[in-house]
Amino acid sequence: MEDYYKQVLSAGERLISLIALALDLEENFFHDVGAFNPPNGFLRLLHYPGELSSSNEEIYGASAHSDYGMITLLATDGVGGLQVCKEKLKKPHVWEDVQHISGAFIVNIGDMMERWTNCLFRSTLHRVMPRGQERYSAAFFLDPNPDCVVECLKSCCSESTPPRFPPIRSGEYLNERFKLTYGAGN
Ligand SMILES: O=C(O)CCC(=O)C(=O)O
Ligand SMILES: [Fe+2]
Repeated sequence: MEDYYKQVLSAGERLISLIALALDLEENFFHDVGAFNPPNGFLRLLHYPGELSSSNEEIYGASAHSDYGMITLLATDGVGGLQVCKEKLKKPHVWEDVQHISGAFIVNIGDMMERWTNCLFRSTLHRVMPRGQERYSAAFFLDPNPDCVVECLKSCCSESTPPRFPPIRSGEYLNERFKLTYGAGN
């Protein structure tokens, strides 16, 4: 597991460098603003039981949400159930199954990347629907270091598109989100 953590962290950091280049920034931009100083990765191992509830209610394996950080690298055992909504502002939500590609990660954009890019990169709204089959997944959340300030990138705002979010320290943002989700700070 320790090895997996190191490798997925390294893949995540490389992906973030590519995202920086795609945003017309220096390859090391996110390193230079302290996002990885030191890195703040969290690996969550998930098991969804196979039994379906006998009630008629729609029961979720994971209800609709977006992840909080920069990006999430998700590995699954290939059992379906993960769905994404590509236009989260449009209601009702339209959900699409995510196809499993053997040996590939599923990468979700997180909410702090959305804040950094002023919504140019939208965080991925996703959920897991039960399929009556046992399912395992490993989600690696790559969050900015708690001291890193997440503020609108210069390349993502202009006079006509001003910053939509004020600057915030990553740790403060994460605490707010955890409080809202679990009712307590960490
Ligand atoms: O198990 C999955 O495929 C997704 C898990 C997830 O979205 C999460 O833990 O945030
Ligand atoms: Fe998630």
